[in-house]
Amino acid sequence: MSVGLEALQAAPKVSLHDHLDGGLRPETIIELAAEVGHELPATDARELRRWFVESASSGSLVRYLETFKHTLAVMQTQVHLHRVAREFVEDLAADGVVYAEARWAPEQHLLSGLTPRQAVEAVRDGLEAGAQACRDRGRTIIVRQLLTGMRHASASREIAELAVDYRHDGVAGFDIAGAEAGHPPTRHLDAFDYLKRNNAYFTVHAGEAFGLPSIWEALQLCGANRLGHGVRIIDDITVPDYGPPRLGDLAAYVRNMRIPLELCPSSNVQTGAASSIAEHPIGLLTDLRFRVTVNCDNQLMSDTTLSREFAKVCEAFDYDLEDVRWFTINAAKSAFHSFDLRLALIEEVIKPGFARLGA
Ligand SMILES: O=c1[nH]cnc2c1ncn2[C@@H]1O[C@H](CO)[C@@H](O)[C@H]1O
Ligand SMILES: [Zn+2]
Repeated sequence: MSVGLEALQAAPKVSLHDHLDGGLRPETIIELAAEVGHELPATDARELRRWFVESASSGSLVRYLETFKHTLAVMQTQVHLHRVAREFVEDLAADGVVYAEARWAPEQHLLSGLTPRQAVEAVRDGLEAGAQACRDRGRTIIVRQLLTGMRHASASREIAELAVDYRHDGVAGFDIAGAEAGHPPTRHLDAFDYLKRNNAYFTVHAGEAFGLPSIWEALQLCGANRLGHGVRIIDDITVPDYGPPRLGDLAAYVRNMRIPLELCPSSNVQTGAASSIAEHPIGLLTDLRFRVTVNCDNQLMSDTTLSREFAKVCEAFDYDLEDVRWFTINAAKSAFHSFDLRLALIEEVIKPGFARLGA
C-alpha cells in the first residue's frame, strides 16, 4: 500500500535541490508581470500553471530551461525578490519541509540595475521574513541560499566569491546550473578552486542531460561535495540476468564516498533524463544504498511539491514511511550546514516527527 499524501505532508522533510526561480506561484507571476509590463503566455493562473508544465515536458533540458524567462522577468527588483523568497518559504513550510536550500543565480537578476549583493540581501531578507511568518504560525523552518553560477556564462568566480562573503549570512554554498551539453563544469575551475581554498561547499548539476564524463569531471576535477541529479550514474552499473549488479569504478566511488545524489524524479521525466517514474533509476540506486535524496528541482515547472515527489516514488516503488524517513535522513546528513545542526535536525525533528506518524 502506498503512503498517502496527507502523511507525507505531515512528515518533516528536507529539500536540497529546489530552484527559487522555478518555484513561484502562478498568481504571483501574473501580478508581478502586470506590474513590470512583461507579457506572459497566459494570464489565468490555472492556464499559466498548465503552460509551464507542458512547455517544460518536451523531453529536452534546453526547452525546459527556456520557460525560466517568464519567472526571471518578474524577479528583477528587491521588492519582487523579497516577495518571491518569502512565498517560497511559506509554501515549503505548508508542505512540511523543515530545512531547505533554495538555489538561484544572482547574475540573472541584474537587468533592472541591482548589484549582486543587493539581490542576495533581498532574497536573504525574504527568506527570513517567510521563516518568521511560519514561526508566528507555530512552524519552524530553516531556508538558506545556494548561489548558482550559470554554466554557459562567465560570472561563476564572482558568484563563488559572493557565496563565501555571505557564508555566515544565509548562504549555504554554491552550485552550477544551466544547459549541460557543451558546457562542462571544468570551465569553472577558477570558481571551484576559490571555494575549496576557502573551505566552502558546492554542488554541481551533472549527470542529468549528459552522462558519466560530466559526473566524473564534477567530482574528480572540480571537487563537488554533492551531485545535482547525478542520475546518469546508472550508466556505470550493469545489471546481469543473474547475480548482483556490478558497479564500475565511478559508481563505486560515488557509493563508497557517500556522495549525495540530489534526485528529482518528475523533472528527470520531463527533460528525458528518465523515461518514467516507474523506470527512474532511483529504484536501483536506493536498492544499492547510494546516498539518495528526493527533490523537486522546480515546483512550478513540474507542478509538484516535495510531498508529491515522495508520493510518486512511494507508489512506483512501493516505498513506505520508513523509506521516506531514510531519504530524509540522507538529505539532512548531506545538507550544507554545520554538523551540530544536522544532528539536531535528525535527532530532534526528523526522528520524532516520523515516530509520531508510526515510522
Ligand atoms: O534541472 C536543471 N538543470 C540545469 N539547470 C537548471 C535546472 N533547473 C533549473 N536550472 C537553471 O538554474 C537557474 C538558476 O536557478 C535557472 O534559471 C535555470 O536556468
Ligand atoms: Zn536543478
